[in-house]
Amino acid sequence: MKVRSSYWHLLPYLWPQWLLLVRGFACILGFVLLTLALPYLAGQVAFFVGQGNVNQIAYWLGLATLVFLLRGLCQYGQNVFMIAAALNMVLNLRKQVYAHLHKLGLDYFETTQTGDLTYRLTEDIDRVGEIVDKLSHQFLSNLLQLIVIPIYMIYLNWQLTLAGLILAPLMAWLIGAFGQRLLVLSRQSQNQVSNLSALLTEVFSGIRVVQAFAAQGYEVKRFNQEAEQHRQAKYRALQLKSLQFPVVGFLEAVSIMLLFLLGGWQISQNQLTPQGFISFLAAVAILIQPIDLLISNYNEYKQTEASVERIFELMAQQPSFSEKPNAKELPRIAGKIEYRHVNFAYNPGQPVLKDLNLHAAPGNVIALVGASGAGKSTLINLLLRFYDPQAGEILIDDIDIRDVTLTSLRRQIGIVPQDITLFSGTIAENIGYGQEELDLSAIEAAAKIANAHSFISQFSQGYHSWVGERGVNLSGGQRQRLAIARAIVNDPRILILDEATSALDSESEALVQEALERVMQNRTVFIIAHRLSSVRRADCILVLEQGQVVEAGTHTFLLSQEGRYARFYAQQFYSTDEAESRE
Ligand SMILES: Nc1ncnc2c1ncn2[C@@H]1O[C@H](COP(=O)(O)OP(=O)(O)OP(=O)(O)O)[C@@H](O)[C@H]1O
Repeated sequence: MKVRSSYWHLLPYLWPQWLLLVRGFACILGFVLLTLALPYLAGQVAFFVGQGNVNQIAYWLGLATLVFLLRGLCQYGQNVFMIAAALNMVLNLRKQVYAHLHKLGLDYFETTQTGDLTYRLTEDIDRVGEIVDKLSHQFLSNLLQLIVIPIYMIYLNWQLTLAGLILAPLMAWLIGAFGQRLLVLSRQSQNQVSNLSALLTEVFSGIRVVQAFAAQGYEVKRFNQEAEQHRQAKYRALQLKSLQFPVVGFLEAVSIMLLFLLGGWQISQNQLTPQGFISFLAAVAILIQPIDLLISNYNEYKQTEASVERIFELMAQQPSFSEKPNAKELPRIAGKIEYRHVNFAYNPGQPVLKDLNLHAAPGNVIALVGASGAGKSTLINLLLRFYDPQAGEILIDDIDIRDVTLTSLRRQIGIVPQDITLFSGTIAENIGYGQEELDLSAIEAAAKIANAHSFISQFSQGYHSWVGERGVNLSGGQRQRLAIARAIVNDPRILILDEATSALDSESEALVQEALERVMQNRTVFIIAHRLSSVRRADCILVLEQGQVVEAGTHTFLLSQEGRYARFYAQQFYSTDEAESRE
C-alpha cells in the first residue's frame, strides 16, 4: 500500500495562506519571464554595439535597466510573500500543536520527555517552515525551466534530446532511492538531537541533585555518549548526501559523452551543423542547474519529512479520556465529597485503589495516612480527574465528576503541592496563576490569609517583584506561603494539602501552620499528612493500606483501637510528638 507523504498533513495549515502564495507565485512568474528577456536584450545591445549606434545602445540599455529593476522587485516580492506565508503557517502549526498538547492528560506527560517535546515544538516546526519557504521559492522557477528548456531542445534536435535523456529514468530512480534512505537517516538523527535536548532539560532542571551527588563527571559522560551517537547519525546522513552528487554527476557526464558521440556522428552524416550542436549543448548546460537544485530540494524535502512526522505524531496523540460532549459547568459547590466503590489501576492487572469508599461532609478535614505507595496521591489524582477510575464513581455535592467540565471542576479545588512550582513572572502572577485578568485585590487578600503579605511588601517592587531566574530569592517557607495563597485565591470550597516532608525552621513552620489553619476554615480539606498537628485536628483520619481504607476515625478513637493507626502513629509521628512536647 502506498503510504501518503506526511506533508499532506500540512495542507490545512498552508491553505489559509493562499493569498500570499498566489502573490508569491505571481512574482516568481514575473521573475522567470523577465529573466528570459535578458538574453534577447543582450543580443540587441551586442547587435548595435557592432553597428556603433549609440542612440540605439542607450535605448536598449535603458530598457535592460528597467527589466533589471522590475526583476529585482519581483525577486523581493517572491521572497517576502513566501517567507510571510511560511512563517504564518509555522505560527499556526505551533499554536495548534501546543494547544493540542494541553488537551492531553497527565499520563501522557508522565511518560514523555520534556526536552523531546520542546525540541519538536521549536526546532522541528522551524525546519518545516524553512522547507516550505524554500520549496515555494525555488520549485516553480526550476519547474518552469525544466519544462521550457527540454521543449527548446526537442525543437533543436529530437534525436539528441532522446540521447541526453536516456539515463534520466536511472537518475530519477537513484534520486528517489537516496531520498528514501536519507529520510530514515534523518529520522535517526532528529531523534538523537531530541534525546540530547531531553537529557539537557532533565539535568539542568535537576542540577541541585547532580551537584549534591557530585555527579557532574557522570553526567558529562552520559552527555558525551548521547552527543557521540548524534554525531554518528548525522555523519551517516551527510555521508550519503556526499555520495549522491558524484553518482548523479557521473551519470550526467555519461549523458553528455553520449551526446558528443551522437552529435559527432550526425555532423559526419551532414545531419547537424557544428553551430547547431553548440546551441544544443548550451541548452543542456542551462538545464543542469535546475536539475541539481531540484535534487538538493528533494533531499531537504525528505530530511524534513522526519520533522513533519515528529510533529504530527504529537497531533495524533489522543487524550486517554475526555470530557463528555454534554458536560455541564459544576455550579458553586458546598464541598461534599463521596467516593463509591472506586477501583483504579494505572496499569492493567496492578490495582492501586480497591473498592474504596469515603464520605466527607462540607467543611470536614480528612487526613490521609499510610505507608509510601499506599495510594494517597492516587486518591487525590482521581478527585482532580487526572485519571478516571475503572469502576465506581466520585461525587461532589452529589454530582458525578465525570458529568462536569474539567475546568469548572478543577477551578473549585485548591491545591498546595509538596513540590512547589513557581513560574517566571511576578509574585502577583504566581499567586493569581491562571487568571487572565489579574484580580489584584483578591491576590492581596489571599496573600494576607497565607501570611505572605508582610514579606512580599518588604520587596522593593512588592507584588510586582519578579520570581524565577534573576528574580527575588525566596526561602522554603516563603515559597510555601505563596503556594497557599495561590491555592485559595479563587476561594475554592475544596482544598488539598500535600504536606511537604522537608522541615522548616521553627519560625517559618509556625507561620506556615498558622496560614494553613486559617485557610482550612470552612473548606473541605484533604491532607496527605506528614505532620502530627494535621492528623490530630482532622475530623477523620483514613488509614490506607494497599489501596484500601483499613481504618477510619478521629485521632483519639483510632489510638484507642490500638490497631494499624496506633502502630503507624508510633512509627511515623512518635519522634515528632516527643520533640513537640519537649519544646
Ligand atoms: N503515574 C503512575 N503510573 C503507574 N503507577 C503509578 C503512578 N503513580 C503512582 N503509581 C503507583 O501507584 C501506587 C500508589 O502510589 P501513590 O503515589 O498514590 O502512593 P502514595 O501513598 O501517595 O505514596 P507516597 O506517600 O510515597 O507519595 C504505587 O505503587 C505507585 O508506584
